[in-house]
Amino acid sequence: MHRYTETTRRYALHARLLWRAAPGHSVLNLFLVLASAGTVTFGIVATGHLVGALPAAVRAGAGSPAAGRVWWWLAAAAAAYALAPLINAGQNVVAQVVSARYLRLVFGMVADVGTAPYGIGHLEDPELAGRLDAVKRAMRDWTFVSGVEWTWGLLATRVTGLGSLILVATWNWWAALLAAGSYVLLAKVFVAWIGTIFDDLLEVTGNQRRQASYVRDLMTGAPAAKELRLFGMADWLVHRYTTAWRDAMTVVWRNRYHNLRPILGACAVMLVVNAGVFALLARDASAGTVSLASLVTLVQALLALEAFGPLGDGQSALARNTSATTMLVGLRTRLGLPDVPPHSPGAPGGNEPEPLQSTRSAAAAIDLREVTFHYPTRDEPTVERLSLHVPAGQSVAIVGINGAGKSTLIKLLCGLYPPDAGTIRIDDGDPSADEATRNRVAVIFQDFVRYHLPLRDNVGFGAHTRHDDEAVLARALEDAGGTSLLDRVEHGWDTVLSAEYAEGTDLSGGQWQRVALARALAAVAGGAGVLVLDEPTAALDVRAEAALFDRFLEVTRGMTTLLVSHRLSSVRHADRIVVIGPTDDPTRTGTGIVEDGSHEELMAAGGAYARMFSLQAARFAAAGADETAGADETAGPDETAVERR
Ligand SMILES: Nc1ncnc2c1ncn2[C@@H]1O[C@H](COP(=O)(O)OP(=O)(O)OP(=O)(O)O)[C@@H](O)[C@H]1O
Repeated sequence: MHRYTETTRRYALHARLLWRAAPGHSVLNLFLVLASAGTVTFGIVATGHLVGALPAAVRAGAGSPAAGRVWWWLAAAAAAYALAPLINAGQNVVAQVVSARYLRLVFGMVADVGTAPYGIGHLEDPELAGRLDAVKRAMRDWTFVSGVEWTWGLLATRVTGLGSLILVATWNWWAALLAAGSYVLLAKVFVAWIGTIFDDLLEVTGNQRRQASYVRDLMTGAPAAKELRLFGMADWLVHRYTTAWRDAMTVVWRNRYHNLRPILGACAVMLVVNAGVFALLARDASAGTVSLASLVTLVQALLALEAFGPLGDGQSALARNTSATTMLVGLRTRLGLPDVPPHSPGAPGGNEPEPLQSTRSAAAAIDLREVTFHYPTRDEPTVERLSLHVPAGQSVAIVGINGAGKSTLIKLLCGLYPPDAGTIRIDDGDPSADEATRNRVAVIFQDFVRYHLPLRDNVGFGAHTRHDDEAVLARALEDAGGTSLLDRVEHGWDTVLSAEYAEGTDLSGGQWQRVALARALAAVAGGAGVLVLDEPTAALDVRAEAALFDRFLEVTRGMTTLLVSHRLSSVRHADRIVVIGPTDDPTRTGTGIVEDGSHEELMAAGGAYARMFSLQAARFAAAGADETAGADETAGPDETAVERR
């Protein structure tokens, strides 16, 4: 029963989406649907009258009033049958407009799920990510848009069926209701069955199918092509793909056959009822209570009641579409977004991008108090009761072993995750709750994005409102040590940084890092008061990284800066070095602050930092390099990083 009310709920949602996407065109199409249905029903009636008038016309001969009636009905039927395709054509044109706007609306709704919540925790929730991926895949399938276009055809068919129902009811109302009801029953059972299949495809198998697709993409894409050949992985991947796909589809196949019984039952009911109704009509016709004209009309009308039944591909496409939109709306409500956006796309107040506000660019203070955080997929906290105050204008290096939580700390600082306990403040603002505060922090992460967009955007994205100010961008690129890059790319700021585009170009790892650094520096002009580099310099050699960090500290003097690196020599010139990791406190499992001070202070203290710094310097010296560089880029990060005190 729930399944049948669910179908009604889905159609109601579909109607709301159409209305929100294109209200005017939807009304126009509804009008055309009614006109089309009226024309077809009139065609049936006119044909019936035409056949009914023929015997009298034959008897009375040409030129008689009876023959005149035949001509009249012939003209009426012809007009109806000629008009119907014209109306349908018009309706198809309008349907295209509605579909285009509908797609725009729904794609916007999907984008909201990804971007509207500022934090990124929801995108890392495997269950939610699996569903979102399933919705995106469903929307890319051609049936999604054809489901929208079919809406009007299906509606027209149903309304035409209504006309036929009225015609049959003029002969025998209960027979009409019985016949139509048997088709309705079949349609309901069919839609529920097909809806379950599509839900299974989306929900039950979302993650498994995602895995199968991932393996398929590995086999066919460029990124894994080298390893795939070198390690001879092809056969293994084919096997993995087929088993993952089969496992994913088993649920669907099982449900498909198990749920067939109600459909067979509904088919049997429909056949028996229709046989009975036709028998009744035959009895009335032979008894003379139904004229020849009425018989012709009623037979056509009874056959046309099929319009209330399952409507093939169109109905399947619509079921698939509504299954995906229902899941999408479920995701939106789960994230606290309105189920359907309050405005049509492009309408005033609709989802036009809001201009980002330029804010102060003075250095900001950072204050973390007793911050505890654990990832939803983990039981233990990653950061526990960590307190850190960074006064405005100070440069701080955050160092620690692999997995100590350095990046997590930075993500908390940007508000990408809200802490479980404690407070994080940038000046007085909470970055997880306040957009203006978030705009005060500019970060370049280890895995920064290489945008396949012009150089201008790659740098300018950091600068918010000053995105198009070439002087700002040029200054940022210069400060990042990337001025020569501008001379090397053929179309200057407009060069697309991807070889996949005509006249575009790719960059080396080091060049990309300078572009990313320039993006962070451009953010100062856009209002950032805290600059963070979370190891975006891994592709640079040790000297280049040290030089770049020194330069960064120089050009950002007076700004609040945080530097994260494994190479202790690279960050030695920061005002202050904070070592994070597991603490000696047995009541804590998460990361806390282990050491805190300037390079000189920590070296003098002779703790973990001093030991690891000396070790790195010694290794580097042993490798024959300049000792003053003081770090070993050849050692693994675990070896070179700061150990627990
Ligand atoms: N999205 C996530 N979901 C679950 N656990 C995570 C997630 N991101 C990081 N972790 C875990 O949290 C811990 C801290 O990770 P984090 O990336 O902050 O460390 P890090 O100090 O920056 O490491 P590295 O020096 O290797 O970059 C690690 O144990 C890591 O496996």
